[in-house]
Amino acid sequence: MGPLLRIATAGSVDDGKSTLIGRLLYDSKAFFVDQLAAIERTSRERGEDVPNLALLTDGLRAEREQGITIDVAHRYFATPRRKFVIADTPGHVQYTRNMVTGASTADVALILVDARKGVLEQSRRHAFIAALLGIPHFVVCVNKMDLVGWSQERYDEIREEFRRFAMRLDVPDLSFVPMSALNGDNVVNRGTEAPWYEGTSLLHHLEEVHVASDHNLIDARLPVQYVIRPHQDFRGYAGTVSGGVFRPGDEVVVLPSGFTTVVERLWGPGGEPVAEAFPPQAVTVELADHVDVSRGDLLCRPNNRPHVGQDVDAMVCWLTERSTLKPGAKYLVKHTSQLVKASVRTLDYRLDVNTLHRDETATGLSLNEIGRISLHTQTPLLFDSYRRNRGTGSFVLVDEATNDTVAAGMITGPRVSSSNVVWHAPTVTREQRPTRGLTVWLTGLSGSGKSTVAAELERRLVASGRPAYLLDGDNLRHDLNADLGFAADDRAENVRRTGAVARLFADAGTVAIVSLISPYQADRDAVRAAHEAAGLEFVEVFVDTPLEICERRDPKGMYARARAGEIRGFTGVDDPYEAPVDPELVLRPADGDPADGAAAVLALLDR
Ligand SMILES: Nc1ncnc2c1ncn2[C@@H]1O[C@H](COP(=O)(O)OS(=O)(=O)O)[C@@H](OP(=O)(O)O)[C@H]1O
Ligand SMILES: Nc1ncnc2c1ncn2[C@@H]1O[C@H](COP(=O)(O)OP(=O)(O)O)[C@@H](O)[C@H]1O
Repeated sequence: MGPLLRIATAGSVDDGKSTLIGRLLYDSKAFFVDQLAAIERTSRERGEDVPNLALLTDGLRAEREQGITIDVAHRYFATPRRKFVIADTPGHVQYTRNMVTGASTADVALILVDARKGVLEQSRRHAFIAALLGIPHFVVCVNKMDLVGWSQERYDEIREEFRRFAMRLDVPDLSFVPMSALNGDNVVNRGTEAPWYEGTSLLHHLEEVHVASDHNLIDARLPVQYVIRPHQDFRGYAGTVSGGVFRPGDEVVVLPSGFTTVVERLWGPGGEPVAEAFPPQAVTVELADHVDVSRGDLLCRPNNRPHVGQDVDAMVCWLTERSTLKPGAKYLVKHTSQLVKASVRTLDYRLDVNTLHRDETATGLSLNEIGRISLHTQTPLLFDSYRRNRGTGSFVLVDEATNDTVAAGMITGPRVSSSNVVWHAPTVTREQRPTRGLTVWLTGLSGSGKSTVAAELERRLVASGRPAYLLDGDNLRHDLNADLGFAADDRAENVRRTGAVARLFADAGTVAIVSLISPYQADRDAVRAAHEAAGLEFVEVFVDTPLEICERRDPKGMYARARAGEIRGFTGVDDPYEAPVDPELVLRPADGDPADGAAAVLALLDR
């Protein structure tokens, strides 16, 4: 049997969530027989011929944990192929916090959409939170298909709309299933109503989802929860592995002390010796040397350590109605096995999860609101970003006075800039410099000819005595942007940083020529706005070569690899490219010489 699959559901009551869960349990015959009999009786009494499966899941259990009510019901069921646990969280709008607490360890997010209503704010909100929580697999259940006559057109429309939204989130795996939870089509059994649908039923999909590789098996991390010392001769350190693999013989370093030693033996939860331990296993480690290790310390590899620091940036979701988050307030941070005093330094913005708009004027966060903060801790935290490690990247904030859990947090990284840093006005003004700079920004698909045109442009400018410098995306990804991948937010950061460097060049009097796919309009607009705010000119050039041509050229063989499934999320293949809405110049180098492209840009600059 495969590993246990943790499922989080999202969607409002009206979308049919209870019915869907009921149907999963009912058709897979995974619940108690007396429960079934009771439901059939009640349904008959109500004159319904289809058993009302919502009765199975109604009345969610309320759990009280440190002052907050979390309505999360855990339902276990199994098929011959796999065991499942569903964290059922009420979908009502104010229940964001339930989702945050119920879904933080989930492998799969089930997002319900009513086929008649389409992708509502609610679905977007849940998808956003599920992505923020790092849930790696999304299944969008397009429910109530029977009420739209199993229209393929409607299904495709919803799929397209959702896909467009999800592209801005970091969702590694996204699937869609058209269904009728009420009638049971495509939930457990494959229905016959939609011959155009070539996929499997939801349950079959859930049985097949591959989760073993979702855990971070690269960065070895063991936060020490307990020091076990039953007698003089044994000293063990117990905790839950939150990343990587530990084996006897491995060299490890103890943080924060920095002592290096070797794993002598590993013991499983039942006290049995084990040959290796990986997430999320509980393990006790015996070390070769008698180094000083205490609760809250962390074991990792000497050449792969977490961040150590007192200033972190994090996304937080506020979980209580009894108070609001305010910059300057003090809390306890519960992070791995540590409890540390901390204060909120800044609230950078509050996020509207429906529109993804960042409100930088926000002064606080109240119940269910999400925002980005910077946090200063009294002693250093040993942390990773949440994207890299859900264990060492998450924390909760506790109100010291009431002991209430007030927020759930996801670390985005070490604090980038600090409010203690002051801006120094330049002593040499732009007017005093011998040349005027600006930024020429070439955007387009891979292989469209950006670099070729950019290189020619640089050559011509320099030959004519004008300082110019080419900032090539590929090259920058070797150092400045070496830590970034190709998820939407990494691309955004890539564009932001490159834009910042271009601004410096332009400010210094050089023509900064940028060659970057930069697929999102919003990211390019942000760079333009930053230039305008600094009084610098920004020229957006769209290198508009059709995908077919780029793919035929395939200068680096990337398209072939993307088509073969070796590269995922490749722009133009399975990742979006948003063409510029209003660029200063459009080049169609497909039908010309690269030199013509450069000449066209030069002509524009001369104007
Ligand atoms: N998933 C995915 N999507 C797009 N491109 C990918 C990807 N993986 C690697 N590459 C190679 O990286 C080059 C694009 O990097 P950029 O920094 O310009 O991209 S972006 O602006 O951040 O989108 C691009 O090179 P160019 O062909 O020079 O554009 C690709 O060869
Ligand atoms: N008119 C043209 N302008 C630019 N490149 C062209 C043109 N015609 C053919 N090419 C070829 O297309 C390829 C574009 O690759 P490159 O400039 O690296 O693209 P990008 O930087 O956009 O990924 C090069 O091999 C280039 O020689």
